[in-house]
Amino acid sequence: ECQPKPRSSQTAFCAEADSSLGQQSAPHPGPPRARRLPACIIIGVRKGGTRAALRFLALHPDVAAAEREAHFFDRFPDEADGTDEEALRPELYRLRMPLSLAGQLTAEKTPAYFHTPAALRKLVLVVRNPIDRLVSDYLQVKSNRRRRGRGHPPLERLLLLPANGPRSGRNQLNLRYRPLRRSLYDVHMSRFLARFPLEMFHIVDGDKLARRPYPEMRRLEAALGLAPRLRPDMFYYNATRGFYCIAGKSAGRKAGSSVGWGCLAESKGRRHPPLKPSTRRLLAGFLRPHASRFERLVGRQFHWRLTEQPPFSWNGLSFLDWKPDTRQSLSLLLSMNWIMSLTHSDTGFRAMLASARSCSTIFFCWAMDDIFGRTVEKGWRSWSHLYLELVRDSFCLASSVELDFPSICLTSSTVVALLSVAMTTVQEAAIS
Ligand SMILES: Nc1ncnc2c1ncn2[C@@H]1O[C@H](COP(=O)(O)OS(=O)(=O)O)[C@@H](OP(=O)(O)O)[C@H]1O
Repeated sequence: ECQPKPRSSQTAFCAEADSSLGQQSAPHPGPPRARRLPACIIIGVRKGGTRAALRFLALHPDVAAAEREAHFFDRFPDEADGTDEEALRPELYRLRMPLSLAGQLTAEKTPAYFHTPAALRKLVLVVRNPIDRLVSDYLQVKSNRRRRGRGHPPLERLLLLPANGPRSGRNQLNLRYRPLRRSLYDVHMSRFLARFPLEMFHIVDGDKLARRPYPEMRRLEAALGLAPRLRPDMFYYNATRGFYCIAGKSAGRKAGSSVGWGCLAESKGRRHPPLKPSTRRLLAGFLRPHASRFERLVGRQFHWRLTEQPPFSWNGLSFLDWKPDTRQSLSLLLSMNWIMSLTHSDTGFRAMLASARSCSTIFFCWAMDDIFGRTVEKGWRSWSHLYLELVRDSFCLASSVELDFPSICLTSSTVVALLSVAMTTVQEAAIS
């Protein structure tokens, strides 16, 4: 996301996205446009789905959305060294906003606001499962560091500290770890509620936004008092990415919009590494009271599953494209919690299907002949019968699944990939 420039180049802030910083609109044939202060600000949470919420909101013809994060309320006080600070501040903020027509609602998103003391007017907060958010935050920091050529320790090394000395063999959470602190929604929310009435907030359920954006976006549209102009056909599910994206021409793209269609950048929707069950339990135990308190504060329940490793997470679907790196694929599969049982019996598959049934989110359709052909070709003849059995079972289960989400079709090559990894695991286990 947009990084502010150092002090000396303040006025060139985010200039790549906005090279025409000026008082009034650049000459153009349409009605006059100008930069306006935002009437809607998405304040967080970091990694909650704020970019998706803003991009989808920008589909509305009466919305002009800032492409880059303004970071006005969290970073500006440090940057300000002008003499007439009061006059300067709103003006600088305005200049970071996109050109808009009279009557259009200007919106921006800077998730850092939620975690930073700030004074704002219209507050939209996107929250998601706090454990998923934490992992996502870790991955973001890791990627930022990698871009700068720096390494980053594994998450658990940052998140855990030895309890009662290094030899105890037990761990406790590192409460100073910032991605963990940012998941304490109740702590941050209380600070906001001390200054703003709850009615000033609109809370978007980021997990629902990721799974089915339209209903969440309709609610946001209504909460902002906008005419109902967002439509379901503006969004389509991209199975490779595992997320909804913005439909192209069919959605009737907004005239003159700088908002692109298609999917969000690759940095959104990263694969999450699995957490050790003990770490997850520790986190869940710590975060549950905070999550409940947050729910009480805002008077709404989010049903976050904190203890369970998602059995087959929505995000998980994006990694089902086969990657030749077996080790990486294996660790991802382990996060699905079923492959271990697959190593000694067929119950893993059944368990996976059962959990898919209870989630009602996934539908499997597999090409059995292809599995058979490839497994034989790879010389694992002895296993192929077992897998054919399993797949036949899966078909029976899958056909009875009631769906209220779009169905996902795993391609046969994906399934072969999953099975190949499973077989490698079995063989390695047998050798050792
Ligand atoms: N449609 C769509 N496409 C891609 N990603 C989506 C979408 N809807 C929600 N999300 C989730 O958004 C998470 C990133 O959140 P933010 O945009 O708030 O991140 S940031 O704080 O601005 O960096 C991102 O987190 P990760 O999955 O951990 O990468 C996604 O889970």
